[in-house]
Amino acid sequence: MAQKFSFELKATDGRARTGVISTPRGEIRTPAFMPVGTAATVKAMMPESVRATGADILLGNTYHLMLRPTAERIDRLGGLHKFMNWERPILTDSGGFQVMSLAGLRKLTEHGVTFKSHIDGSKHELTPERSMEIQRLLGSDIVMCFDECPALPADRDRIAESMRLSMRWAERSREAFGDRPGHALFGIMQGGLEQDLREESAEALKKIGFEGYAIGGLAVGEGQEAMFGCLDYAPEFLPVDKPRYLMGVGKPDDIVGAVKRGIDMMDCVLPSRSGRTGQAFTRHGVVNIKNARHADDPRPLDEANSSPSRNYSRAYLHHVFRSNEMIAGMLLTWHNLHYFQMIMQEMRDAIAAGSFDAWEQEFHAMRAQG
Ligand SMILES: CNc1nc2cc3c(cc2[nH]1)N=C(N)NC3
Repeated sequence: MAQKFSFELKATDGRARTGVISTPRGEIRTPAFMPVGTAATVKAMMPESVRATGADILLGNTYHLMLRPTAERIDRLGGLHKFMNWERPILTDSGGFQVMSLAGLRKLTEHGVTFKSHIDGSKHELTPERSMEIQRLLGSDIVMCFDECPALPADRDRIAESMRLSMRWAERSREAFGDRPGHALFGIMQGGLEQDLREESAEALKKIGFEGYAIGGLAVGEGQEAMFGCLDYAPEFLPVDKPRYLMGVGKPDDIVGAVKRGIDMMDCVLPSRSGRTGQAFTRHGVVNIKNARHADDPRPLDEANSSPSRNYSRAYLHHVFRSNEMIAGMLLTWHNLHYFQMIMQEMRDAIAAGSFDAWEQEFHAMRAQG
């Protein structure tokens, strides 16, 4: 196992790249999709099943774990890896986005954010320093800077002011992170859909220096066209030799479009959340398994014989969803996470072979067939 954190680019095809991030807890093949394990579990999944889908790394959340069971308790119990029985890399988000999207009654100052827990209304504070401490107590391998995520809609002045605050917080995050060989701190680029603000943010982050760079402030309802418009320039503002992480993305076609535009890492609740609600992702598009048309369909969801759902008919999946059986969400989550990892593997192979464009055309054609 590597003793330090490093990123090696293996091949590029147009703006798309494939490579390997080496960490003391294992390698991460890029482009990589990270299943979301918000409260120390990828919902409805055993960790060994998450690994079996092909995931090299998963995501945890500072916000949720600081509220329950607290970072101090997880530290006393040996850290997040041991606590949730996942010994491979973990990336933890820093809390900024979750405070904006989940917590009640935020008070924002230069110092940080105070908020009320969405669980029990108790009062809490997050600052760059406290977020770094929590992520250190959790033992995460990739730590995210503490940033301010502006509530939308927001005008350009608000976006600019928020981005500049986040850059000052990035400086404080770097300072508080300290010297932790084998662990990485990622900066988060902000700036909304304003190209000049995105460039200003990237310049500020590069001046501080990080082991990887995230693009934040997207996948917040702007829509795919606007997101791709930003990705038509933003990734190239970042260092070519460091991982680029697009936060919160996305649907399969968002993921393909982001990889095409130079993104190396992504995370999204979609495959697991939609799995629990009966939405199955397949190469021919989405199957809403609760729909009556599946009641007598003997076929599996996907012809891929590697799919964990290959031994179950659509009729069976329809039945267990209609009967509200626990296995329903488990099977569809497992299926969806495997499907997402399958397209990541196919893209890594296509980029390495210089055939990404052909693969992308096939990807869209199969979905058009339905
Ligand atoms: C689901 N969309 C989404 N956009 C995000 C954007 C950010 C994030 C998480 C996100 N999730 N975490 C941050 N710390 N900052 C930016």
